[in-house]
Amino acid sequence: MLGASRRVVGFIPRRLRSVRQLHGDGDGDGDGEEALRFYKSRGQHIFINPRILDTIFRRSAINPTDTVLEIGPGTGNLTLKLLEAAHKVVAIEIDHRMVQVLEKRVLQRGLQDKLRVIERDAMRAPFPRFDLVVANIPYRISSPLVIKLVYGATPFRSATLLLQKEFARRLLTCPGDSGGFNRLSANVKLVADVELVMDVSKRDFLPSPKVDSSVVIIRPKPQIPNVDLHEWRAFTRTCFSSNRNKTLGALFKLKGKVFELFKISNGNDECSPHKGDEAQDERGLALFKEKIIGVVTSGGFEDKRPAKLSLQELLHLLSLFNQAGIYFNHRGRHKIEDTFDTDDE
Ligand SMILES: C[S@@+](CC[C@H](N)C(=O)[O-])C[C@H]1O[C@@H](n2cnc3c(N)ncnc32)[C@H](O)[C@@H]1O
Repeated sequence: MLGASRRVVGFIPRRLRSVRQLHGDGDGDGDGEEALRFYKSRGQHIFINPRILDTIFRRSAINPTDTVLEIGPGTGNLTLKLLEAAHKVVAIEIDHRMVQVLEKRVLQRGLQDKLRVIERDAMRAPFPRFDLVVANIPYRISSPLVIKLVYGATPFRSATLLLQKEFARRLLTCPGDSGGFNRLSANVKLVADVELVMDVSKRDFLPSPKVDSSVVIIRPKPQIPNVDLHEWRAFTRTCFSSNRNKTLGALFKLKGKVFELFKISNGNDECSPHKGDEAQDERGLALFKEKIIGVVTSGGFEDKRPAKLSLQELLHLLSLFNQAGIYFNHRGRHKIEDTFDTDDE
């Protein structure tokens, strides 16, 4: 529902005295101009460079039949452009004040029938069906959001995203690159291709963030390797944990890892080597550790580090583990795809 515009008072950045000034399009209140307080904690940096907005819009290649998903529309600078080209825009915005400004601007242009606003945390809201994502997202949720998109249930054509530059580099990096190939890089690369469109200066936002940004386009791959994706994500979590600089030989000898895989592979969360017959459990654990080391060495992975392995090598190692009856995901429980708000990807 479209709410009436309300004066919002608070801190006004020195360079930004009103929503009218922010948009430069006379969308202020008329009698009184609104002043919005922008919260860093919510990543509220409004994008103000029309030339780059045009590039984002053009490179998104929106068809008139498309439903576009926008995460964090803010005051609507990008939304207004999307609405003109798309069949429908679904905008997910957490901040009620932003929703009010957005809806008012959309109403002024008579585009309200094309807009659906979901006033929620994008990480908690189920996504509706969509064809494309185009968004300047809050950087704090970049990682879980990208994973929620590329591992989510909705097939889509592409996601054009404005991201923190360092984060964008991780999506573009290859194993062994200085860009820091990590779990996120591996997980995204498995299922999507990522293209760098352009770098964007921090001066193109109000208020300016501390970091520069980049625009990337993420395109889900038409074909992905034949692997259980829950198992894959659990496997990469183990490989790229805080011990990711260890060799795989050293990593898979860690007592905590062996015990965790022992429990998962035996399909029992509760099982502990210290319950029941202790001696038998300890023997079982020791044998299991030998099995793990056997897999790592037989594949020639002992001296390799996860961040240097290609996707094919990682997939090969996972298949060797699984063939040996060693699993990384609790099958049937704690399905990893249900938890997109992890901070380790
Ligand atoms: C970087 S601003 C982008 C604003 C606008 N799209 C633009 O380009 O000017 C991010 C927006 O995301 C909203 N936001 C922050 N966290 C969010 C979340 N978890 N879910 C949905 N929206 C969120 C903020 O309130 C803010 O409006």
